[in-house]
Amino acid sequence: MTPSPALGATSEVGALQTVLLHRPGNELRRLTPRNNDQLLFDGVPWVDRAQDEHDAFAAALTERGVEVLHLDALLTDVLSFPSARAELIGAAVDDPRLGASLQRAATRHLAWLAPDELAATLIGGLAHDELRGGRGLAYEVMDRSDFVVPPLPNLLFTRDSSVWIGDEVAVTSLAMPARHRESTITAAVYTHHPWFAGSEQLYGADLEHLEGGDVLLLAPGVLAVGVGERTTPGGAERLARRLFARGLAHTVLVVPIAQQRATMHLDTIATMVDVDAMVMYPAMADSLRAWTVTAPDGVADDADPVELSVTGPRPFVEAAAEAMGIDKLRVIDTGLDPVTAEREQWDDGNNTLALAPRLAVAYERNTVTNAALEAAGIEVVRIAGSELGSGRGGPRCMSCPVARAPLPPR
Ligand SMILES: NC(=O)NCCC[C@H](N)C(=O)O
Repeated sequence: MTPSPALGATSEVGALQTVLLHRPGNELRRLTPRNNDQLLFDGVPWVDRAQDEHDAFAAALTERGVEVLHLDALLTDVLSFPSARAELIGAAVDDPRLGASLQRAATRHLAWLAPDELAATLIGGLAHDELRGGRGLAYEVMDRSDFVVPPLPNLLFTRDSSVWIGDEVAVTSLAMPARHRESTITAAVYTHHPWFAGSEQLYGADLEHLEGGDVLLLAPGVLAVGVGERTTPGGAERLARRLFARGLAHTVLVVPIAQQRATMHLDTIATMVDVDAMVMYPAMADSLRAWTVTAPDGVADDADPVELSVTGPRPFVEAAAEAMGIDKLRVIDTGLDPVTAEREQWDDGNNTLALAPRLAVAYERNTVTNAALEAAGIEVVRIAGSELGSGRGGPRCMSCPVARAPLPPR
């Protein structure tokens, strides 16, 4: 691993320098038709093919000069530190289903594992028949298909469990029970890994729900935060207060989105592809509204009783353009035919990862959206996602930018 560059990001489209990915592993092999809904997958992926697709995604990034960090490798590194081991083993067994005896047995089992085995188990889970040693009531009564430590198949979507804003990282608070433990892993990596030494944490897993897929860095100092199935208004407010207090933003647009699976995060509806352009689901482009939240002078921290200035709601594209200081936010539609648009939105056509202004990674299957992007002057790096997409996430969901170059002044 090379020495860390200046960490952080102030936009969605500044040249991507370093990104955090997670190559899917055995955690995907745990998915069955009985547990896939609870584990937030829409099917049972072919794991080898998903890994090939992910390798091609990572290669597309490295070929273009992006440094790829792998979350499981960073986790393995920190699991050689006793404090990180204790935190993560504690989080893995902190589950009211288990009871004291099984918690003790699981702790003992995990404590014996070498760092790489422990990392694999924390991510891949511990099945009923894999537990060594002691038992207890809960173990005996548990269904044989239940997990002592559930797997984390959604760790693939590194976007959601942390987000860099300016030079600080927000470890998020994930709403769905199947994903709660993911941010204990990102928190441990950012806290203990020497690569991130000195970086400040802006948010925490114990706070109001906030997921990285809902956070868009529209321009330096300007964020949009979707609130819906995952991020709560309280999470958006807490984040805004912290950003204002630390001088990391001057405006936060709070954007309500429908509380349904197809639109679980704001980045399933719209992502930035240029300094002034977004690809957006047309069925929502006109209805998306935003509350504009700004900082009165003197917000000191999130406990500060100072009222934030809140105006709106008004059309998102207008509010965004004003906050970004541009005449117009260009909107590229995911297809004018409503059925195609709905299909391509579902298949993460809007969920692009910008590598630089006018250069974005997208799933190849969304042919109409990709053609619209190219017609609008965006170069599209196409990747396969037939298996990866069964978790309902695209290139943006599968990546957490850790370092992006600042945009040149306009
Ligand atoms: N930002 C994103 O939209 N991430 C995709 C998350 C998919 C995952 N299966 C979930 O339901 O949370």
